[in-house]
Amino acid sequence: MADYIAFDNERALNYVAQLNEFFAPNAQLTCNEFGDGNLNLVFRIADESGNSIILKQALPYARCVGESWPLTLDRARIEAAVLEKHGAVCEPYTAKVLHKNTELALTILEDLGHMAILRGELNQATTFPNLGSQLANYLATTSFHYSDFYLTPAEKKALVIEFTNPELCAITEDLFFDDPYGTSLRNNYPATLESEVKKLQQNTELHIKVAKLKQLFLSSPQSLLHGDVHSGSIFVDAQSTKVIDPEFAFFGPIGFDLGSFIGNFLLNYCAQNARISEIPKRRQMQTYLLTTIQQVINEFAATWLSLAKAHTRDLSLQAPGYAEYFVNQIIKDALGFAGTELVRRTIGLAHVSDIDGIEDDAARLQVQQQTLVLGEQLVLHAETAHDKESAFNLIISLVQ
Ligand SMILES: Nc1ncnc2c1ncn2[C@@H]1O[C@H](COP(=O)(O)OP(=O)(O)O)[C@@H](O)[C@H]1O
Ligand SMILES: CSC[C@H]1O[C@H](OP(=O)(O)O)[C@H](O)[C@@H]1O
Repeated sequence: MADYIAFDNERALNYVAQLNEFFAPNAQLTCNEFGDGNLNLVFRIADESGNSIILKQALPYARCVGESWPLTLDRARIEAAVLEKHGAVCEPYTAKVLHKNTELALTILEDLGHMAILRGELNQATTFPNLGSQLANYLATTSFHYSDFYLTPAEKKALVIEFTNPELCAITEDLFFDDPYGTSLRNNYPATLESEVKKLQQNTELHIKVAKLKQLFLSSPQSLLHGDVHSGSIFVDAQSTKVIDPEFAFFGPIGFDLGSFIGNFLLNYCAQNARISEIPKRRQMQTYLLTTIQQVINEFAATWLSLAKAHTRDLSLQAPGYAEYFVNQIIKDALGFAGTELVRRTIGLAHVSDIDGIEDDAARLQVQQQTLVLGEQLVLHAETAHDKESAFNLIISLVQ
């Protein structure tokens, strides 16, 4: 990328000003870089009356590690294009792209600063009654419209090429399926967790189940996934939900997105054991988390089936009962992927503040022990879940 340069506040501001598109010509603009994610720069550019936009720019390396971890700038192209593709079929719940520049690896987005990132809100035990339904709608609508049920084979194959994302997929392949089950230097957990980690790493049955999940991830281009649906990729407020940050997008197994979401809700469920000391309050929060998981599974299935009934274009896939079979497989896959999310967020490179934000070492360790076992058990038993009811029952039996 000959014309690429990483922005600072001044460059980001000047870039936006010269576009002459978002602010009045004489506006007094300010710019502040405030990204807190693992990979990119995020600037807010605002005028004196509070109008603002977000400029997100990829760095040629992973921000959280530094220049020693080079990373393709192409992720910015993929992120912006996926937001547009997902927005085209699910506009209300997808962050809006206002401008993109592939050479500079940047995207300008609507500023969602009036909303809040879900992870921080869950950590404060704030609940969102519309979230389950809206996220289920996002997951079902986007995954249906970019699947073989809806696209022609030629359209699908062209999109698979457009959204081939080898470098970012390799990160997921390493962090989800390899590192935690071996002795990667990237793994990160306290010495006090060593005996539990050793046990997990020596479980040969678990290795086979993880291998099956990795194979699914590698070789199942079912639909255009978001690729990283964790609670840091979702903005919420009392009314609405907006999904951001699909730079890990690719054509993969639909259960991966659903499973990432379930895994993050279960991480928060376990963390609440240390976060909320008052038992009735804790139960209330944990009930909300479980009810939302159940709602997402149920409404995902219902929306997918109704879309399949009304809009399946492929003749063979219209066979009575096939969509039901397909959705049950997605849910089964999702439970396995949820398990890998729990394990990798506990002992792998990238942690979550739900757990790391617990100040007391002993309380944090107890949560880590729980998330590790819960993740392991989900991976081991996911295949026993043959429909949405048995999937939810499995989750309940493992958290109690
Ligand atoms: N459209 C947006 N509106 C407001 N804030 C945003 C927006 N997109 C990102 N952010 C802020 O920037 C942070 C990092 O963004 P994210 O897309 O997750 O970056 P990364 O790709 O580095 O993980 C988010 O946690 C959020 O605080
Ligand atoms: C070195 S990337 C680690 C981790 O970070 C990503 O999340 P985000 O960019 O949203 O913070 C993704 O989950 C990766 O697995």
